Amino acid sequence: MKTVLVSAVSLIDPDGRVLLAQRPEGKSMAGLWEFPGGKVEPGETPEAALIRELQEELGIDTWASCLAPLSFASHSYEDFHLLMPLFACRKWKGVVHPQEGQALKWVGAKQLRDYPMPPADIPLIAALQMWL
Ligand SMILES: Nc1nc2c([nH]c(=O)n2[C@@H]2O[C@H](COP(=O)(O)OP(=O)(O)OP(=O)(O)O)[C@@H](O)[C@H]2O)c(=O)[nH]1
Ligand SMILES: [Mg+2]
Repeated sequence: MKTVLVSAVSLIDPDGRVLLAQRPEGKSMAGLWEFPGGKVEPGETPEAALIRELQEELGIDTWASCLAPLSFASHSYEDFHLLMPLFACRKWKGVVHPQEGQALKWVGAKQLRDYPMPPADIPLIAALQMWL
């Protein structure tokens, strides 16, 4: 089975809330809440992929030096194996604004379990709650 590398980030605001994005209709796992990010392209570092995805999806700029390793997900879906580093980021430039019509929500640590997430993300919640 193919291992797919996806880079994801937990953006953390000054109140310690985390940004979740809802997967749009028509995509796989539509309606579930996920961390912003996406597939790492050939020749790209996970950090560079995230900087690109944050511009594309949220219209903000950040820097590799502001991305701290938090945890990772390793999960077999039906048709691929997902390997997904999760970074934490508290510093960016610009205002978060959905660029692709996706719903966004700033969520407090205790509320994270109220948002249905992809199965790969479930083990990340405890790690993130400890981190916040
Ligand atoms: N960005 C992101 N992707 C995740 C998370 N959890 C998780 O299983 N994934 C999966 O990782 C894969 C890559 O994400 P992506 O954001 O680049 O994929 P995509 O929207 O282009 O979807 P696509 O596979 O339909 O083209 C997707 O299959 C997505 O469901 C998460 O928390 N954030
Ligand atoms: Mg994406």
